[in-house]
Amino acid sequence: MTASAEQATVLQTTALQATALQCRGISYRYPGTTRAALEDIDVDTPAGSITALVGPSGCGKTTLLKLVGGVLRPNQGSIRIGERDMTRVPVQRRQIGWVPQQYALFDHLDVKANIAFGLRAQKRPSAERRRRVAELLELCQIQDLADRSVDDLSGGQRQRVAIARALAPYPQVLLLDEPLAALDPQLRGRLRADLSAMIRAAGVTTIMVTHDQDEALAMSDHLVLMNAGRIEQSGTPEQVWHRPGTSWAAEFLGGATVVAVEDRPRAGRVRISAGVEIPVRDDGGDGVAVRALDFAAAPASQGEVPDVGGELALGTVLAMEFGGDRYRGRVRLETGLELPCTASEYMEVGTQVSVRATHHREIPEVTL
Ligand SMILES: Nc1ncnc2c1ncn2[C@@H]1O[C@H](COP(=O)(O)OP(=O)(O)OP(=O)(O)O)[C@@H](O)[C@H]1O
Repeated sequence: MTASAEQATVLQTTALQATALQCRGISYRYPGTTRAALEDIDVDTPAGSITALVGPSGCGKTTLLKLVGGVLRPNQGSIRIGERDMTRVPVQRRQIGWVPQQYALFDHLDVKANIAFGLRAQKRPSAERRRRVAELLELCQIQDLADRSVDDLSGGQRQRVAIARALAPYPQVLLLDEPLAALDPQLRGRLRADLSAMIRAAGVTTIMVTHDQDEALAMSDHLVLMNAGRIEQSGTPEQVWHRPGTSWAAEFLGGATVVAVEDRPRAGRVRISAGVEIPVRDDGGDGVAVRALDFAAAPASQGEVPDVGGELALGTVLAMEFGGDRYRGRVRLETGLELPCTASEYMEVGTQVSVRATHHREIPEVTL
């Protein structure tokens, strides 16, 4: 049986009644500070979905997690889990599963006892505890670690135990604070899919904080982009990526470059510089959010003659680095406009290049 088929089988026996989470008009200021850490936050997470909170350091992600978890109380606004208003309900009565950044496992207990910890606190009978621990060992694919001391585990194994421990007491909401940050980059990539499979099999509404945009895009159903204590934009990862609502959102998520529109020669096309016309969504705005894959640069000496008003423009390489499948860089066009680009070969800074729009997608428009 495959891992996901096994997890689906476990789900049939452990399925929780997933509940939605709703934050309305949440504001919070830390005592003794003058600026609010969060202002007027609305978040809706459908039952059983994964929501990722992303944004620059200090934007309020952890504060929001703590408010949902009940560690802090909002100055304004409400938090509902399912039908219940939880705004004033203390942390121990919220039925929240919390996985902190470093997992905080109990080193003096073995894996089984770590997983059973919350069930003991709930005073569940021992037969039920044993059954639930067995379910979680299976769900998280750690049956062979059951009797091991948590001291002996690898980072990836510790992470699975932490998830199992958080899920064991039937939480209504699972909160993950940088769930993969403690692991090395290769392991993170592999565990990402496993982690979302575990969460989805458990059917629990989940909010995770992450600095890793790839992780947020890959794992979440709903992405909340935060900026300076407010929500800049939210939606599915595809919506936020393909249709950034603001210049800031475009630049933060995936590092788009926002450039001004010079002219609109016809519907679905804008000119951003002499010789550079690009396909756009026509959704309004005086700027466009371009990414490296929207432009291809090649050495000008390869015989492509710039055709001003057509498809090519001349420029100079400002930066170039290897990005795996392609080189990625920046060029300055003769008009002075700087654009990100890809290239199929390495070119030194200062190389004269011709730049072509790749036309592979409709580029989103934003307000400058
Ligand atoms: N205990 C505290 N007392 C006072 N101010 C705090 C406290 N904790 C956080 N802050 C402030 O609240 C704001 C939001 O902090 P928070 O930790 O929620 O941000 P974050 O987005 O999680 O950042 P990071 O990504 O760096 O963890 C910041 O301006 C921070 O300095």
